[in-house]
Amino acid sequence: MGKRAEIIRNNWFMLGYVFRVVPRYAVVHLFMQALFGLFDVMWGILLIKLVVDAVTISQSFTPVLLAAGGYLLYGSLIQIAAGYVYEIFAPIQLQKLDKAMQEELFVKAIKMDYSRYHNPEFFNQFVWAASQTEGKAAAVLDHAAALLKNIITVSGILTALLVLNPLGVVVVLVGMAARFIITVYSNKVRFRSELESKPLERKKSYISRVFYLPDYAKELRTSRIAAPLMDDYGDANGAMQQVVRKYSPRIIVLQVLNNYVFRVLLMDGVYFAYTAYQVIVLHTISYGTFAAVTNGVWTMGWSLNNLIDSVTAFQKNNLYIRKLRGFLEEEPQMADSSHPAVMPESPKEIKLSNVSFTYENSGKPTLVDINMTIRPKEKIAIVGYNGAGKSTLIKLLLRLYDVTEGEIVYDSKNIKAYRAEDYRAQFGVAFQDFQLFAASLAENVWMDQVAEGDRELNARVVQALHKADFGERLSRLNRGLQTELTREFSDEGQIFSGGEAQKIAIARAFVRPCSVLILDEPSSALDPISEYNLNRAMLEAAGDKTVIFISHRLSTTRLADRIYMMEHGKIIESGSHDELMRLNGSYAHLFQLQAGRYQTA
Ligand SMILES: Nc1ncnc2c1ncn2[C@@H]1O[C@H](COP(=O)(O)OP(=O)(O)OP(=O)(O)O)[C@@H](O)[C@H]1O
Repeated sequence: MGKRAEIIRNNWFMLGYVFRVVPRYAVVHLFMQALFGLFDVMWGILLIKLVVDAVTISQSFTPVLLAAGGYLLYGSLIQIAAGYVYEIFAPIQLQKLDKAMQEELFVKAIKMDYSRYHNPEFFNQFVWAASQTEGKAAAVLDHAAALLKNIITVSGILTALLVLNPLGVVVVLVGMAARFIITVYSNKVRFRSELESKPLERKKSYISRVFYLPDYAKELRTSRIAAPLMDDYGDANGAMQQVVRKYSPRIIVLQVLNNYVFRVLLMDGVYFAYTAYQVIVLHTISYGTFAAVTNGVWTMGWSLNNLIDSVTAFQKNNLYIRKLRGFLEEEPQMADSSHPAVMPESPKEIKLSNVSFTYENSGKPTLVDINMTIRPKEKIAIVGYNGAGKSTLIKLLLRLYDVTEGEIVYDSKNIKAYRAEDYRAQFGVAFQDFQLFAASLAENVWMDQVAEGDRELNARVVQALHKADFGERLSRLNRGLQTELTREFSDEGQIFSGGEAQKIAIARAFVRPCSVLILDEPSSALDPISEYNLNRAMLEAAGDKTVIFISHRLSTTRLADRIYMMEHGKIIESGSHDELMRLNGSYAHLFQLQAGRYQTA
């Protein structure tokens, strides 16, 4: 598809979206701008001619009075209407538009394959565009409205000039064509300059973020990392100055040609002198026509600028809309089967047969030939060194990724046979890298809306928090379950310690009825004794659920029915704690190392 066709198609797509969501606003906005365009033509040319001719030729006051009255009436009505449309009607409609678009994108984002978020190209291209949509659809309508207004003004003035002073039209058309070509070329130059500055801007923006975001504040204060970062900032800044030096001379020349040579000199100067000559020496046009056409050409000067601006704006919109559509048109690879299997209600066997997995963009498999059978209600521990593949295994179990080879079977069916949503609902999960959200404590545990008056649900949340050893802390919170988390929206938002936050995340795993509990290093922020107590409490609380937990602290793994020891993406040992100790392999070695540390501590 040609570039121009793509620009039109993409802007049309966005305009269509606006018309679907806020049709009344779209029509009213276009109509208002058309009225403004007409206003410029009628009063910028016709009124002037009428008045000046009335004064200099007919010497009649009536046309002047009529023109002034008409001007006042049209002007006042259009301003009152604009006040209502743009101050009252538009803000509400624009909110509606934003909400519709964001909701569509939120739903799409959740359905998007999890793996896509770890593909940097996809993330930069599409996810970023989708997260920046605010106001973008409205902007396309604004540009369309501006285009309509300026087309009306320019074509109206051209028609008037053609009738009043056809020779002058030649001058104007030459000027317009030249200015149009120059603008298109200078846009290209600007685009190249932007393209070269973009990576530098990204680098600068990253470094600024590092200095202001709380996530980096500790390291910045306790290390000398600021020095190389500031150096990098300086380098990026220097490189941006080079870009400016490289492109500015060309841009200045083009601007002089555009604004001075073709606009001031040709369209304003030469044309002005020529029409003055027509009126004073040749007497071929009236004073009224002189005033009207010179003013018309002047009005056309800035209308043309606006017209070119709106064409440029459509080009810019296109870059953005292309990415947005890329995001919207992305189909999840993990599509649900059209005849999904029915999910069993009680815990069932999970079996991994010859499972291997390689991350996209990674040449090496992270998991190799994993075989595992987890019987209902078993308590399973997965242990191993950093990077062994434990969390990846959990992600496969949750079907955040699909296996590259082999299969995972739940209740004798490949997990792909179930609807992903139903399948994942079987699991209560506490992630290693959990997030707390800017919502109430209750909502952070239930992970959905919780009405303050819903006593049953609130009681369940309290029970889950108790199971996660958060009960005592809860009793010290003034607003209890209604406590707002994070300072994102409220200065009174509660900040919890790492361990406390982790307990809230653990409570999530307990709060819903589910068959399998997955706890990925659920207590890494806790001291070893609290961790042991918490794990014991958790295993007891888990009751008749299957439990799979990852832990680096081997004291807790004694409680498991079976332990899998992983290394470099493979299971190297499996069995109960006693069996593995008797085996005297890697697990036993690791266990003794840790036990020794606690004894000497
Ligand atoms: N999204 C990803 N893309 C590419 N490689 C990844 C991705 N996530 C993890 N890896 C790689 O996979 C390997 C296993 O990571 P994983 O997080 O599963 O290990 P782990 O055993 O849970 O480690 P830890 O104990 O440190 O949490 C690591 O080498 C890691 O770099």
